[in-house]
Amino acid sequence: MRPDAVLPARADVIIVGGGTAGCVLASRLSEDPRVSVLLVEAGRDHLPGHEPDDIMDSFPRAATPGHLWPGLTAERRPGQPPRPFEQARVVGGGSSVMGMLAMRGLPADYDGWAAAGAEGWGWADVLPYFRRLERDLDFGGPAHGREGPLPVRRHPPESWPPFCRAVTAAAARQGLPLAGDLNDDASDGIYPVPMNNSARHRVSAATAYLDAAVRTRPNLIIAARCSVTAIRLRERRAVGVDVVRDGAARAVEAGEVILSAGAIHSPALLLRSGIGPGLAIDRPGVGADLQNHPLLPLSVVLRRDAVQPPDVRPAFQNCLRYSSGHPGTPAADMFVTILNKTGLHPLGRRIGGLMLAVYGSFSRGSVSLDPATGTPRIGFDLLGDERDEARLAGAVRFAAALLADEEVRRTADQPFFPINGALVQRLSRPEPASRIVNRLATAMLDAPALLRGWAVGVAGPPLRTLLDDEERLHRFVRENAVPTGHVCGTCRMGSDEAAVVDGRLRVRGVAGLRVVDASVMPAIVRANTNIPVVMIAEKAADIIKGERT
Ligand SMILES: Cc1cc2nc3c(=O)[nH]c(=O)nc-3n(C[C@H](O)[C@H](O)[C@H](O)COP(=O)(O)OP(=O)(O)OC[C@H]3O[C@@H](n4cnc5c(N)ncnc54)[C@H](O)[C@@H]3O)c2cc1C
Repeated sequence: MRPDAVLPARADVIIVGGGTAGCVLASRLSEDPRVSVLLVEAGRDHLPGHEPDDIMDSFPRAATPGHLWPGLTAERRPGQPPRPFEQARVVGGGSSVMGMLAMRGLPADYDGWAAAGAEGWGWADVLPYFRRLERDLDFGGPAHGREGPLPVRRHPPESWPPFCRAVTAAAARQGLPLAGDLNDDASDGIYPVPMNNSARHRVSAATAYLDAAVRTRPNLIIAARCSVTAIRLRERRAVGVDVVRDGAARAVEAGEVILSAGAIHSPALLLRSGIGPGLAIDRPGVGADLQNHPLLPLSVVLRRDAVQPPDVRPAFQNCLRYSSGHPGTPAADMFVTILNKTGLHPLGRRIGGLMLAVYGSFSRGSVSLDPATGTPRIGFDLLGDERDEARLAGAVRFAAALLADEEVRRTADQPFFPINGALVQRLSRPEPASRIVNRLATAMLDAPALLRGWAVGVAGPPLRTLLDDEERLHRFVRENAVPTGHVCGTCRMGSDEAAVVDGRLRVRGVAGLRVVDASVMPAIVRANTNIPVVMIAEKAADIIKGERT
């Protein structure tokens, strides 16, 4: 199959967006040779075996302009200037650029979905699909799958590098023991990070679900570099899509249209097609309820003998889940990724860190359309819910206690917040000038304490400067929390009036139209969102196939 296949005049099913969900759906729905499937993706396609090195690397370095939506920005908090926001534009979508953490979330997340009106999406309903999608290389038993397209593997604790090991020991002293299977244990503790890759290579939804054999199916067309501009509606039925490729517009008819354009672009497409609050088809929930995990990266300078061995490429080895205990919040609501390296360059090997995040977050923002350009306008209102702000500020104190542990201090010191983004980016660029600055900065890490402290201070404020003043800490957290790529909730599933799709993922009030991607999540899960989206698409494929028989 050619990446830039010719667009047909009609398909039984048109899937808009070849990201995580789109790849899964295209693969599963085209298993039935009687059904013609057209997968339309705005970004590039890469044939199996011809994917670029940056996408395939097991150290995530693909979130670069060539694989992202150009010009996309988001307002983190009301009043802050919009800043660039990363969303994938390439076949595989987020799964081609993401960090590769492979988490399911907790049973209570999905039971919460069902209780909120997402009928058929409780834990017992979704577990079979989590099993179906994976090939867990470490754990078996009733919780796990052994035959699925996506490998899930972990680095065993014996192989963890020094900083990761020291934080593990410190956490144990604080009552957070070493545990095993993050995907089948809801307790607080330190876990090996489940990863969605092989030792050297990423496994995206594209490589796993659209392999060479699937691509030979005559009933599947993958049309890359094609942007869908609107859904064609006849009365209250979706009958096709308008597509633009290389500036030329085309209409393609469909028996059914499935939006899998992600939590930013799926609501934007509905709004552009006249489906949304106060529009021709009035659906108040379209673009509302945008959720995400607020995150605050904290860096440390690793001692020379604590760097990660050069032959261990991935950055993610272990992680920590704990319960904040803040009033009105669920258990296991906080997540900390422990990094023994932050880049492939010399400086990145000497800087480790703790990525502090609220995973049981409550704040909600929205996606609307910019009236001037028609492009998505994203407002997160990160930490808008005071419980999120309080818990992220609490995470800073929690991290300070871990980093003060004697054993941790023997591996790393000088904790600081790397908020000087321009500098951090400059130090990571591959050009010769940046490489020289990078080497100089690395040399500074072994300079006398005063000079070293100064060098670190250029990158961002030291942790200790925030601990004496609670108000200052909160202000800092408010101003510097960043959104992750875990956007969801903007075409929420449910049974109430504001819900956009029902439990079968059909857009309420429009025939022949579904949304299947991260936007249908009724509430964000306590996990990175890629594997939950694969689960959603696997289950959706079963629902759709069931309707055809
Ligand atoms: C930088 C980054 C790091 C992440 N790290 C992790 C991680 O480590 N672990 C994890 O579990 N999750 C991670 N995520 C989140 C995860 O990638 C997403 O939850 C998941 O990919 C969402 O899948 P989706 O199908 O909803 O949307 P996407 O995968 O974003 O797919 C949407 C697709 O639709 C296409 N599209 C959009 N509009 C149109 C249009 N009009 N016409 C045609 N095509 C269109 C896009 O180009 C894109 O390919 C990360 C995300 C990002 C951005």
